[in-house]
Amino acid sequence: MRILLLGANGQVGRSLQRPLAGLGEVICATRDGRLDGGGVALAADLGDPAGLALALDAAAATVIVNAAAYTAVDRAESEPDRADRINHRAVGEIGAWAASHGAAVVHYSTDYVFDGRGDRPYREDDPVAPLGAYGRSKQAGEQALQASGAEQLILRTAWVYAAHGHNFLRTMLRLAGEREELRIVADQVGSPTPAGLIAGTTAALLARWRHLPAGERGAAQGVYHLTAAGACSWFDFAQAIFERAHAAGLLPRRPRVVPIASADYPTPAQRPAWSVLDCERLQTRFGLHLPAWEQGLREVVEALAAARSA
Ligand SMILES: NC(=O)C1=CN([C@@H]2O[C@H](COP(=O)(O)OP(=O)(O)OC[C@H]3O[C@@H](n4cnc5c(N)ncnc54)[C@H](OP(=O)(O)O)[C@@H]3O)[C@@H](O)[C@H]2O)C=CC1
Ligand SMILES: Cc1cn([C@H]2C[C@H](O)[C@@H](COP(=O)(O)OP(=O)(O)O[C@H]3O[C@@H](C)C(=O)[C@@H](O)[C@H]3O)O2)c(=O)[nH]c1=O
Ligand SMILES: [Mg+2]
Repeated sequence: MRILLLGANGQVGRSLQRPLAGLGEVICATRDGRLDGGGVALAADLGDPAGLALALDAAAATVIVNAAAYTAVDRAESEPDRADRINHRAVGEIGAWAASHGAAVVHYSTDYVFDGRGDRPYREDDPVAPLGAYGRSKQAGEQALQASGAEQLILRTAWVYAAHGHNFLRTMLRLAGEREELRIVADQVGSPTPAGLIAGTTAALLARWRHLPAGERGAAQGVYHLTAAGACSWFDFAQAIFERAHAAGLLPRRPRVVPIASADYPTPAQRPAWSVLDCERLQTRFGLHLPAWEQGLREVVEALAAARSA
């Protein structure tokens, strides 16, 4: 396979570089052609239709993995057109290119396509009803890719974090050094998912999917939920982060963590209250295992501690 990895500097993109390399030749692309940590990549700005088209032609990939996205949930409320351009229109263009060149697309979406008012984990075909501009743009991206006619896998994940990049875990560790007390919402529940788990699972899935006979491959395409198992609130997650990080020697002292209601932490975007995803389909169809979120947290904190002492 000749794989184009869009968004190679993001949390998921960076984590994908190594596992995808085990499947074929990987062409990394970033917005400006620079790879974090050094090195050059193909320049592919999803905000620029002409530039994106040139990059797709230049890479001539058989599989496109799109890990690029506009992920600033609150900022999307004040620039919905930009979020839509990157999370929706560009995805449609990637799909159209793939459809006309016989390539497949692996794309990521989010738990924020749901309104969070369900009473059981969301299944892939449950109705979507995003609460904000980010979720709407991601939902539109899913639809555009499905309508493009390209072979596709759409992996909906949630609450992504890693030892690198912008995420809740890194925000919490930073704030722990600055404040005695943190107030964290306890009425939003989801499944914190390490970027490394998403990346490893994506590579395993892609390998198995591509080996299916064409007819079965077509039948197996579509939307899959992919998160760590179990669920917690952001408050629970913060507490677990501080406990683990303290035990690993990353934090001299733990801040006090106070559970609050979303109403007491006003943000531009409304977030789903309960966005747990049912990941059975992915696991049974492809024989993949998704471990508990607590295990993922242990591994990411260990990686941070190892990097600190290196
Ligand atoms: N983060 C999360 O909690 C969740 C993420 N997801 C989805 O998972 C996928 C991966 O997300 P994640 O890795 O966490 O996101 P990140 O925000 O860590 O990475 C996104 C990457 O996309 C790049 N990007 C943004 N705009 C453009 C553009 N115009 N052209 C090219 N590249 C661009 C960013 O580059 P730059 O740094 O230059 O802006 C960044 O490297 C996305 O589809 C996201 O919607 C789903 C659920 C939860
Ligand atoms: C910093 C901070 C945040 N919070 C709250 C705000 C929010 O409800 C919650 C998490 O904050 P974040 O900004 O990390 O959350 P957010 O950026 O909304 O995270 C989402 O990102 C997108 C890309 C997704 O697709 C989702 O799955 C989800 O991961 O914690 C507090 O309650 N106290 C605090 O001190
Ligand atoms: Mg955020």
